[in-house]
Amino acid sequence: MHPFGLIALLQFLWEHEIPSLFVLVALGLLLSVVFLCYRNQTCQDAPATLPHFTLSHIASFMKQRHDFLAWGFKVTNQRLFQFRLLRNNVVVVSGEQGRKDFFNAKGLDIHEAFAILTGDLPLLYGVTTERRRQLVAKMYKRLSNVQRNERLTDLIPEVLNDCRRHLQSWEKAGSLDPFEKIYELTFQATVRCLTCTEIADEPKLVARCKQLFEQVERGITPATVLFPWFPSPSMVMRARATKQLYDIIVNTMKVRKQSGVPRNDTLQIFLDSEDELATVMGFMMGFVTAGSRTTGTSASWLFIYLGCHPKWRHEARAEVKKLITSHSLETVSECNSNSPPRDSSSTALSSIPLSAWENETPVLDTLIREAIRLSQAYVASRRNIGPDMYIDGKVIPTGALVVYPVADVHLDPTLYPDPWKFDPARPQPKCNLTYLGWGGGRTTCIGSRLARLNIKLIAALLLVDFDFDTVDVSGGIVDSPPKPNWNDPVTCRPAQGQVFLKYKRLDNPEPPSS
Ligand code: HEM
Repeated sequence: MHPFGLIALLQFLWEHEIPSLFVLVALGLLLSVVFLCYRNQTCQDAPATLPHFTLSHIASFMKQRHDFLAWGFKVTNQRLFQFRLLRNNVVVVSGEQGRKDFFNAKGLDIHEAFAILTGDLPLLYGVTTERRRQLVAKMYKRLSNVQRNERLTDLIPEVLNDCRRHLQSWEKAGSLDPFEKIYELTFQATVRCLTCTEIADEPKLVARCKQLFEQVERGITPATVLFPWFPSPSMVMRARATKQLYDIIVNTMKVRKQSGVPRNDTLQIFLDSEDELATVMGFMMGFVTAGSRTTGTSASWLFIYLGCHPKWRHEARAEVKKLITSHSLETVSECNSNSPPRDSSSTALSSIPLSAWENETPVLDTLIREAIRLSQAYVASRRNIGPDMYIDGKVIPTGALVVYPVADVHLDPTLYPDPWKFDPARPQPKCNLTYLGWGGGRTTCIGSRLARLNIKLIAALLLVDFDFDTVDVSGGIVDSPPKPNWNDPVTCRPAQGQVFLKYKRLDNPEPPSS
């Protein structure tokens, strides 16, 4: 009790005649928090508990997650430790055995953990959990439809054309914030691939959706996670933005159905399959949020690193030019008269087949892999849906949240010497589960094919049409990239204003070298 100064508080309330009902409610809440916070595991096999529990553990987990988890391992000097996130017990895992157990465990559920950590309303077991499982299964099936060869082949020219349109709005030369402008490109690409033509074709509507998605994202705060039932201002903002996105999507569906004209897009896949609205909404809201951010962050960092490393920039550009030379010339001549002008790089890139984008870009693949290792500060999260289980010899009770910070491998100097260095040529560790950029074990990214393709298309267009350097706020060339901030798990963005891309449009792009 001491840390809360309960006696002093009571005295203050008494002296100031604060209404007694209010006092009772407040005390009730306070005591429940204290009870939940001090209810520790006493079993011998339980993971170590963080010392000196204070509410600041919760605040640090929510706001400074990377530093907090590193601190937890240090003070407990254990590979696993636990703490309380109010009503949830959280077990934090590290080390080789823990990693294997975590990623291969059957009873650990990603969706339930995700729901808790994004502040969804608590689940009613057997009712909402089962319904969620069915919805998720349907959404995943549709995502695999979107990533079929034929659909991805159709998407290549569409995404390139969207990017070209965006890039035309850039000045001939200037300086830009990659976390805004590169993210804009990936957002447009994600909307094109995962929603519908009516939205993707309308730049103003895309910009509006981007704003609303950002509000939904900002609406996930410590308050919404800790008190999902409480209508905090951020919760209200999130609900309002979600409703507006819902209206946009529902309206588009209505107009499409009324027109009776089918389109070649993701919405049509849902309409043709007569999927229920909840599946369409879950898919579009969930995957656009998750897909655009992860793709945007990876692409933004890829460009920061390319801007700092002329050698890699030149190698990547040479690879793209080689692709154009090998694949595009014969097909460009077959284009019909509706195609964009022949000299446009997006036209040349459009005629490169999907298989070449996927199998003939070893340099881009390596660059993306290394950029993701350094810029995806994710903490894999699961909930033990039962029964009790063991990870690295420690018991994980049913209902516990279990988290594994990927920093444990991606920043481990024994696996990746000089781990903060961007070094695409570094030898890759051979052991299983030592690269988790796309997940591992039972949970791997099911949008990775789309994400990789979009990053490559955007990178190719920028490499062919622009030259760029990474600069600081005063325009000085930065040759050693800033350190990603792993406490910002969404973008890893360094301190505001620290990094920009200075770019110049190549008016006469060199003809591809033969
Ligand atoms: C560069 C972009 C991306 C990166 C780096 C990335 C990374 C990851 C990682 C590391 C996981 C595993 C998470 C865990 O173990 O807790 C994951 C899972 C997932 N990703 Fe991605 N992702 C990307 C893009 C996308 C896109 C574009 C989509 C959807 C269109 C998507 C959909 C998913 C889904 C649905 C899962 C969960 C899979 C499951 O339940 O088994 N991701 N992703």
